[in-house]
Amino acid sequence: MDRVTASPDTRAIVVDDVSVDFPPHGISGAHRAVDGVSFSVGWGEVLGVMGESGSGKSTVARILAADHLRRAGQNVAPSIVGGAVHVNGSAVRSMRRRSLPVFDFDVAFLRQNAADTLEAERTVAEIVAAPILERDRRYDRATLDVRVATLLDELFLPLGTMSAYPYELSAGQRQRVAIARALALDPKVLIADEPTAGIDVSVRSAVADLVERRRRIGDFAAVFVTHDIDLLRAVGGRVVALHSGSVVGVGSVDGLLESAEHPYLTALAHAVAPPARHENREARRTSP
Ligand SMILES: Nc1ncnc2c1ncn2[C@@H]1O[C@H](COP(=O)(O)OP(=O)(O)OP(=O)(O)O)[C@@H](O)[C@H]1O
Repeated sequence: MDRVTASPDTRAIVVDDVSVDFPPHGISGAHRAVDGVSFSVGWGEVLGVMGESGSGKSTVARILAADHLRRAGQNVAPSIVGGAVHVNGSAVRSMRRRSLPVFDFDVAFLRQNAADTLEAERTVAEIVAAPILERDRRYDRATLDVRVATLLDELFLPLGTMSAYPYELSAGQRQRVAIARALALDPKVLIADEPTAGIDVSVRSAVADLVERRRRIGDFAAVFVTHDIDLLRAVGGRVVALHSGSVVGVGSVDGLLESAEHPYLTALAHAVAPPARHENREARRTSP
């Protein structure tokens, strides 16, 4: 199991013995979604988080992005009831809502189903540029256009997409627009919940490649919550496996599948193709 050895300041993310509850609501009682989870992510590292449905992956992602502090309509917010979470040097458990704008400047959150949350009345260019203009209304328009075009290009979206509205795009294209929006401010930390949902196999490698580019430049770290074993293989690095809110394994994705450390991993190993047969090589070969 991954032990937290470094101080919070020297790692991009430190999660130390964290437990998270959903408070009682309606006829449901309080529910422990994350139970004593520890892991850390170094600068220059991309960590995968996998686990079956309901294992606590999205809750971990929400906590890392300080999403529990945001107003979310009727949605019940999770609460950190034990342990400590540091992201980019911020102590998330004791953070106040008023600190979110500063926190969000460096920490981007691609939430689950982000493709469905694109503003319907805005063009793709307006959607991707929005986080930049929210920071600086007077941002130079020509520079902004180049920035948006570059991001879309990185995600294999044609330039013509800039003037399109979300409803004119496929689900996979909308997801790529959501990824571009998450990267618009050049975040130091990216928390991505199911980033490749709906994305075609042929462009999955684009997501791995853009993360790899940022990783190599340094001062960047990411957490990918995903069911997508091929994405985890393409990204490389360590993966944390969750089951019922607890960590049941840490290692490379194929190391974990081979380890059979937990019945969940054994079942998964039987369900997925071995690395030699996965299509990622194909995708990499066809990517520009
Ligand atoms: N708003 C909520 N209110 C109460 N319980 C919740 C809420 N959201 C999630 N849970 C519960 O917390 C646990 C962890 O859920 P979570 O969404 O983090 O799992 P997950 O691994 O991301 O699942 P999936 O892969 O289906 O997205 C589950 O038992 C879930 O039912």
